[in-house]
Amino acid sequence: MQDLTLVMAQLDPLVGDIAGNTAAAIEAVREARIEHGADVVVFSELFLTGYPPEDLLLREAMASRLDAARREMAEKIARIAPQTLVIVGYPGVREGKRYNLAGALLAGEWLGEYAKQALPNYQVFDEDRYFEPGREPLIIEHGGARLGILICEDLWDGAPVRQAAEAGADVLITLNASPFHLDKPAERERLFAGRASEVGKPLVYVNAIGGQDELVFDGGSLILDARGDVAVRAPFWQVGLMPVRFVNGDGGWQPEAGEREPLLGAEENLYCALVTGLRDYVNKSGFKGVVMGLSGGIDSALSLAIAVDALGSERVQAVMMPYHYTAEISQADAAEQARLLGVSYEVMPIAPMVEAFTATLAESFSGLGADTTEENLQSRVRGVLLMAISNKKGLMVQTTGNKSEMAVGYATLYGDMVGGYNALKDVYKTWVYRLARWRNAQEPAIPERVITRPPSAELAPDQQDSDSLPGYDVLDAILERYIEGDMSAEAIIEAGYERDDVYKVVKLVDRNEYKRRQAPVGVRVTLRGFGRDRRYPIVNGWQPGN
Ligand SMILES: Nc1ncnc2c1ncn2[C@@H]1O[C@H](COP(=O)(O)OP(=O)(O)OC[C@H]2O[C@@H]([n+]3cccc(C(=O)O)c3)[C@H](O)[C@@H]2O)[C@@H](O)[C@H]1O
Ligand SMILES: Nc1ncnc2c1ncn2[C@@H]1O[C@H](COP(=O)(O)OP(=O)(O)OP(=O)(O)O)[C@@H](O)[C@H]1O
Ligand SMILES: NC(=O)CC[C@H](N)C(=O)O
Repeated sequence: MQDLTLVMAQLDPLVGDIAGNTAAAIEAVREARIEHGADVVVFSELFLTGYPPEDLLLREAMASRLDAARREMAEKIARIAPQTLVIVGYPGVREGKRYNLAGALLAGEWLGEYAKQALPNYQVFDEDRYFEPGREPLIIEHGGARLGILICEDLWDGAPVRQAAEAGADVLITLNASPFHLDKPAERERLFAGRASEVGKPLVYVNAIGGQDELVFDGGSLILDARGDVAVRAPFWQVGLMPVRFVNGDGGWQPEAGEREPLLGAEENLYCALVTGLRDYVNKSGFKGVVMGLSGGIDSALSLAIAVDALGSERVQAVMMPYHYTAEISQADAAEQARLLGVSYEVMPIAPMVEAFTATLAESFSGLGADTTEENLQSRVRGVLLMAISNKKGLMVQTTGNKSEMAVGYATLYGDMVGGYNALKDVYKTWVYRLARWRNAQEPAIPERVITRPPSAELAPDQQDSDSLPGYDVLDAILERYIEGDMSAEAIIEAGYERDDVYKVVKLVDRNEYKRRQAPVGVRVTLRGFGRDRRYPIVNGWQPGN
């Protein structure tokens, strides 16, 4: 009976670092051969450049760097694993056209290249901008098995899957860079089960891991049998090499059932996405750590827990910057959380700076009453202090504005929006509470009172967020329908929401596009994050309604 050991390389390439990714690929093949006796090693989509390489693809040096990388792989792998077939993703210009490729390498020879046929060009994907679609299937025979190679969207599209099966594939091998959003893991499995069972072939699905700007890849690589049942599910949010044995029996080539890591619950999955996104942004950008304002409120409290889980407490600095409106309990809770998580904690009162600004502006503002100008000054002073700490200590400023606030512009430009990365950017306020409770249930990280007290920006006496906006349950429900659901204001009203609330909220969303364009990037975790996923004009005369 024939058998074949296939290793799924679920790794975290660094976009643009072709030399580093190539070295990682060679090392993974060496380990896969020595530890697991790999006959085949499969990497994720565009592994040698990382995904998505965006306009790096247009750099002239891209082709020569990739040629050198492929030469190095061929030479070194021929020595360390001459019997192992390697399938790896990279871009390439062939006869004047650029393709998203998967190359098959054996014993120093590149046996063939598959060009991705279905190019995603929606949501966060832009592949039509860079690639031409391929037309042909590629079947590589190895160890008696005919392996049909496919790349990510090919699987979602379906036609290339049927084409590979018709071309005689025994096993479908897919290289993927499939970004996470909350419903994605279950959605993938439903779709892939249909594809495998439709053509009656087992399917290998290798996904990437790690954060890349606003995208985050969750791994969870899979092997499905010819009926579409999951035979192996790799861990989520962890790099690793996963071996699977295929056996050629009466029913053709089939995978042996192995480890099936559980699908994660929504809170855990989301929390892992935020931790991974922040950790990779900070580490891949070379920061020593992060600094952030800790207010005693829920957003900065959850952000601090995420930062500590991502980087370790020794790489996180929290700063409490009290002003006249900062409650005693805010200061006590901030200090308590810093102690609980073991982070460096400083208190920097901002009154002297706010007063200096106010005095300088006094003449210019004479006769004008107090308004948000004064509130924003507090927020901006805090931003200046955090950026000074960032400059001096090499720590990136982590911002904390959640999706509900970013949607309605409830944040100060050059104030609390100052910073490099925002883990909560795509997390609605109602989810901030859910995540805080979930995190505390694992191990206490946030003082209970921070979760139970009513939210306030503490920029004016006795201020509460609910003074100017509908409660967060209603606000988030409207936002979700408007942003993710693309519903009109009238349709949201028909769905049962107050006309005044709906119009207030959608007008704020439309009016604050300018703020979001200047906001730090953050992890995308919903079907429609602010960023490349939602592109609205800043200057526009569209009237909400239908
Ligand atoms: N279309 C446009 N394109 C470019 N720039 C535009 C613009 N419209 C206004 N601007 C500029 O933006 C300024 C207004 O923005 P900005 O200075 O930020 O100020 P603004 O949005 O007026 O005020 C900030 C709001 O956020 C709330 N806040 C602040 C801080 C924290 C929290 C919280 O709870 O987390 C809430 C605060 O209570 C207030 O309602 C204008 O003065 C103008 O300079
Ligand atoms: N007294 C403070 N000390 C330190 N940082 C502060 C303080 N007040 C506000 N900040 C920073 O500005 C961010 C926005 O704060 P603000 O309290 O205005 O709004 P929020 O959305 O309710 O946030 P939070 O729930 O963290 O308080 C905070 O998350 C924090 O990073
Ligand atoms: N890289 C890709 O082709 C990804 C597209 C695919 N639909 C996904 O999100 O998984």
